[in-house]
Amino acid sequence: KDDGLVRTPPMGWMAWERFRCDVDCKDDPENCISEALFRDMADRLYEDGWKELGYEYVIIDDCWMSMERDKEGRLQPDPVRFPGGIAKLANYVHERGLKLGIYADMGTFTCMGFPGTTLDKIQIDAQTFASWGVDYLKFDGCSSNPLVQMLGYPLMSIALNATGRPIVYSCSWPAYLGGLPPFVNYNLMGEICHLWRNYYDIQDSWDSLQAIVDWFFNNQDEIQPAAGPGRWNDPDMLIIGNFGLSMDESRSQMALWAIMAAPLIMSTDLRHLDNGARAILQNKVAIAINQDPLGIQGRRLLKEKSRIEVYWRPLFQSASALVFLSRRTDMPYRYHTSLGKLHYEEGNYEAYDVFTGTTVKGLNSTTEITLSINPSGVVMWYVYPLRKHNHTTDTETLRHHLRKPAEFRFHREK
Ligand SMILES: OC[C@@H]1[C@H](O)[C@H](O)[C@@H](O)CN1C(=S)Nc1ccc(F)cc1
Repeated sequence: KDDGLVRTPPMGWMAWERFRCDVDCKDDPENCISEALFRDMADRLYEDGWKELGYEYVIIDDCWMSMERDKEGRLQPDPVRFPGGIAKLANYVHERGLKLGIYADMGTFTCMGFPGTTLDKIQIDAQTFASWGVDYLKFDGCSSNPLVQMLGYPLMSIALNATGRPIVYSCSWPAYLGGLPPFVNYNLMGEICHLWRNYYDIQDSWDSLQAIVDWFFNNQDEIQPAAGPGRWNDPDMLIIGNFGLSMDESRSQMALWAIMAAPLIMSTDLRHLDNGARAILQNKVAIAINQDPLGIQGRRLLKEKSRIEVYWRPLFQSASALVFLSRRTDMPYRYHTSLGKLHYEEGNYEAYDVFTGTTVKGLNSTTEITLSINPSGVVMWYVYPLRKHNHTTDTETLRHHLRKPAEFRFHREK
């Protein structure tokens, strides 16, 4: 959507993957879906340096609602778990310079059986959210069908515009249509939504993460061109800080979400986050790559027999992000490479290693480099040409070159 919102991928925190539909505030008050949980996370984003890094949206997911709409037919929060109401929670979040997201479902019920937004309720629900001061809507697609969705998702886009309040619109629509043309028209998606879920939900495991990554890059010819400022593919939440990923696997998710220009929406307990996970989520260079102003989504260039994969994203001012990902589960792998002809630029480069902070100097297209990559891990570089030029490479040129992947030379283990 070209209304000035999310010109770079949204960043923030969302309840679902970590906290699911835990509504038992009697026996599990710390973790149940309640106003206290979202206030706690707003406090953490504000006090622990997340806001300054760009993490600004606090997003409520399923299970926030009362089972009944009010007498005017409006959605209302569960009165026990959200006694102050959503408007008050939005105010709490806004006082900390953050933004509030909420969840609804285009259909009879939400995925967990709470009241859905049927076609006749789209207008009133958009108005309700705007009146509460909501800044972001995740619109799910359970308990409906392709016809209703084809009407409802555009109608909600129009209804949100009509409120006069800037509200980021996240659509689950493609994911319910299988995520690929001809059932999904990504040009249309970019007109209607600011971001969209393409594929299955992420679960707390390396297997789930790999399945999502493989789907996105196996289908990159259809998916990658759809992305740009104000229109983002959404491979789902960051699960870094939870129980399923090792530190190497966590670095891999952060690196790949940076290449994909994916929303950086955490779903973990910011009140109890280990330092390794925090360092990965707060890595300034990975965030800068993700938030690159060109908004060009990266691509997978190579899947090697050695089970090393190479990913590349062109960045502002002829820089590049390069990710070498190991799919191996056996042992660290020493990998020899050279930059080859990066994009279309000749000359000397430097590579900043995003997770170690070291710099590789004096690189040019023939310099031979040896990397040691851990199993399920990554080496991620921010590569920049030494010839400082102030002209910015126009996006179209870059998009053109993206289809012609850079030539890299790779050498097998000596
Ligand atoms: O209930 C909401 C939950 C989260 O919002 C996810 O991000 C959405 O993609 C949908 N969703 C869930 S669990 N959806 C769902 C997942 C599997 C299934 F068999 C039936 C519904």
